[in-house]
Amino acid sequence: MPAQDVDVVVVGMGPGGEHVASRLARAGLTVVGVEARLLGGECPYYACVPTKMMVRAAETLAEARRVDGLAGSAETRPDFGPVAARIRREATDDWDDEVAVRRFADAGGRFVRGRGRITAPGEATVTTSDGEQVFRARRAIVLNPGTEPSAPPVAGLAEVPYWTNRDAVAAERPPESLLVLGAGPVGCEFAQVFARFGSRVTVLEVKPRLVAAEEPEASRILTEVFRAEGVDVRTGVKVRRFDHDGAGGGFTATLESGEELKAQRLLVAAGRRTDLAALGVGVLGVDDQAATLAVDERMRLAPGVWAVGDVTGRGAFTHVSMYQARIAAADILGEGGHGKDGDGEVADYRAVPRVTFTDPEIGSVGLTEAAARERGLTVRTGQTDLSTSARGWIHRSGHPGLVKVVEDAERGVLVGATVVGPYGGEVLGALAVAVHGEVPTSRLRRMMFAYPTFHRAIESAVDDLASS
Ligand SMILES: Cc1cc2nc3c(=O)[nH]c(=O)nc-3n(C[C@H](O)[C@H](O)[C@H](O)COP(=O)(O)OP(=O)(O)OC[C@H]3O[C@@H](n4cnc5c(N)ncnc54)[C@H](O)[C@@H]3O)c2cc1C
Ligand SMILES: NC(=O)c1ccc[n+]([C@@H]2O[C@H](COP(=O)([O-])OP(=O)(O)OC[C@H]3O[C@@H](n4cnc5c(N)ncnc54)[C@H](O)[C@@H]3O)[C@@H](O)[C@H]2O)c1
Repeated sequence: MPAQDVDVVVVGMGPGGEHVASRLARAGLTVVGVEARLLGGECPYYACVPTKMMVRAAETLAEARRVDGLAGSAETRPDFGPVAARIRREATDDWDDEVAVRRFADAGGRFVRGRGRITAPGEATVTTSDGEQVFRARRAIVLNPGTEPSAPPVAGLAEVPYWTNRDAVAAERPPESLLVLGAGPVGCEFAQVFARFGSRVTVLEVKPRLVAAEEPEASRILTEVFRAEGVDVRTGVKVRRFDHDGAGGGFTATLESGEELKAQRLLVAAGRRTDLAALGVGVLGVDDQAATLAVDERMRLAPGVWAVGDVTGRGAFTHVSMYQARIAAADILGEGGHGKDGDGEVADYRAVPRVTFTDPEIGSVGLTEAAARERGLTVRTGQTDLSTSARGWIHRSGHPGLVKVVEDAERGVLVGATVVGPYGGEVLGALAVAVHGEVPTSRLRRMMFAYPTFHRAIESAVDDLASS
């Protein structure tokens, strides 16, 4: 089949790819959007949206269990049915992307379902169920392939029918018992959800703490909450091998210590992987054995090629992908903007916010204390216990938490902050503005914080800076 000339080819239609493709199509360019699975990517079908529906349901159970001692008594009879139905009907349309495909067509784009790769500079080849289509992109190729769940090299793991996030969001009922391998955000969110719906959950983490990328104080609080809710937290453990008894006996994890742990299901949440060689970036002279694509501040990878999203390694979050997509689209369109050199917006990662939607939520922005020290900054930190703040005390149950701020003491501005607690991700908003806007801490200290809100604890944390 002869090559087809178009303006833009977008390979991978995750949140960032969809955003760039739609924006460019609406601007009048001829855009082909290529997606191997579902248009919209991981976030709406297997990640953010369905997991947050699970989290929302699980937190209502937890709140109901807090009625005792505050408002009488309440009995809960957990039923996962409404959660599974909501994910199937409202979130994913039964894992059907027809609505998204129509939305893209309405924006003026052309959708091709298939697997794309770069086959020459300015050329992308798509393998579809009907064969191959070759596109020559006059203006741009944009890569947004996202990541796949990865499986660590543990003996036996490749042979057992473990779950990834994609299976877990499609669960019709909670497993009786669940082993979770990996305690990053994915493992922790699922562990708490299923435990609250009655699963006996064991978390196995090789690092010494849960959510190890976050402040150690956050890990400590989460560990205490998990254990109080009956989750068996095993940190600093190595699994020697996994076995599965096909006759219904379930999974066995044998630890290095020789201890055997059994469960009906195994969820592997041990990180993500990319496959740059399959994307064909080698023909551009880009290292295709690397884990991520090193793009510049306008998401440019090579002449005529941009990349956005998790594959760039700048934070595996939907909001990062969408932010990068906005910058890439403006760059492709040659739009001027408010960038530092007046030549279009450039990416700034100083204030990347992240929220792990456990209860308590762990919201953070910018650098942790350890990361700030690694950068050689003169660091001062301030902290306050949320449970002893006025609002935390009033809240009483479900109130463990803290606010921690990290200051570059030489410049007198916050470079990072963490909020653990009820609505921690929302309270974080104020601190994200402070880090993004480089608001002097002296000025934050003179600000008023409404009484008695959770965010008022920011004042105590900022005051505490002086004493460290
Ligand atoms: C369980 C879970 C929960 C999460 N929760 C949150 C959350 O609450 N908040 C948050 O901000 N982030 C969350 N994330 C992360 C979030 O899902 C990703 O950061 C987000 O999806 C952005 O990814 P992306 O734009 O890089 O592409 P993705 O969403 O990964 O999509 C990439 C798409 O490209 C397609 N593709 C890949 N290669 C090709 C190819 N060669 N040809 C054609 N198509 C291809 C894939 O099929 C995929 O659909 C979560 C992740 C997981 C796993
Ligand atoms: N709320 C959110 O925004 C949200 C939620 C989920 C995921 N995400 C994004 O998705 C990305 C992937 O999340 P994730 O939790 O899968 O990955 P992760 O890399 O954050 O965590 C994986 C964990 O698995 C552990 N691990 C790896 N091999 C192991 C082994 N053999 N035994 C025991 N533990 C092992 C690692 O030490 C690590 O703690 C994250 O970087 C995050 O940005 C975001």
